[in-house]
Amino acid sequence: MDNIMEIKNLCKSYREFKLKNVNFTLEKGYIMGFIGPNGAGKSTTIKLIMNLVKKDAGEIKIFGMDNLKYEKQVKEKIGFVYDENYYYEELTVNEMKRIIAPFYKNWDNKTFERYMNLFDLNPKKKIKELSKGMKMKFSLAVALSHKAELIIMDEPTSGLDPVFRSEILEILQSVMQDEKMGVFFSTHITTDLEKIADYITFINNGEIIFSKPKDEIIETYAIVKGGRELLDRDTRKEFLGIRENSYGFEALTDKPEKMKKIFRDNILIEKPTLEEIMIYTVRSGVNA
Ligand SMILES: Nc1ncnc2c1ncn2[C@@H]1O[C@H](COP(=O)(O)OP(=O)(O)OP(=O)(O)O)[C@@H](O)[C@H]1O
Repeated sequence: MDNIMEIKNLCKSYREFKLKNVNFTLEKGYIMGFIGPNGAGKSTTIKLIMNLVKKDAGEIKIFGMDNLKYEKQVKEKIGFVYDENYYYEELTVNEMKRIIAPFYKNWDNKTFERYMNLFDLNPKKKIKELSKGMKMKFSLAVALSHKAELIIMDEPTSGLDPVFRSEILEILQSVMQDEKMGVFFSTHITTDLEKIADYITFINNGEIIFSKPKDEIIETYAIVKGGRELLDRDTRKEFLGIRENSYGFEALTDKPEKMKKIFRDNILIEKPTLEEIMIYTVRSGVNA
């Protein structure tokens, strides 16, 4: 097994928030989506990986190297993509590139030019004249031009229109076909993950709820629909979260087979979306 990123028992405390024993692993060749509600700890985890904030405890290994001990080597291998990169707004794209490139041992100008063309970015435009989506593309072009083997993105598609979003997702997918790299990205847009993620890591209130292959998650969970008369004190306990209206209920379960036995053909069982899994879990306050 080729682990690109291994996070073990990572902890960080702020005055009113705790990241608690975060554990997950990303293997080479896969895209991992990082989801969770506002304030769940996604950006904090990413900042810890990038050593932008100091951890309290735990271990972060990138390509087997400790992210603090081997910070320089680790950062050569990571392409960090986010829209508020530390770019100088008054410089043009090309001027900015000339500043960035020397920091990377593996910088390849031809690759940069290829992506500038592919992304339809004008090198003469000033950074401040770029839209959010264009900045994201520039950031991605930089990451790909220094031959990053792990792309980390903090909400890369938020605030982008659907056309731009699917363009970014397609770019990532096509890059993954050519290169054996890993992608880790946080997002609120779960449908993006349904399209391209292989693994989903779900964080809620500073704790990892699950970090699993997407297909396994969709197989594990189910949405149960039925009449309200089926709900009593005992049956309610069987669900991870319930939504009721005057007609009936919808609930999330991670034991669809057991539900079939209890309710027989009085219920409908459907495959959940990632969004449904997230909403029911967050509302019920479950930390499984
Ligand atoms: N420097 C800081 N000092 C104190 N508290 C902080 C600091 N940075 C983040 N927090 C708190 O940590 C919690 C987690 O924030 P974080 O930005 O990691 O969440 P997130 O999952 O990325 O949320 P969002 O989806 O809204 O971006 C929040 O309650 C936030 O207020």
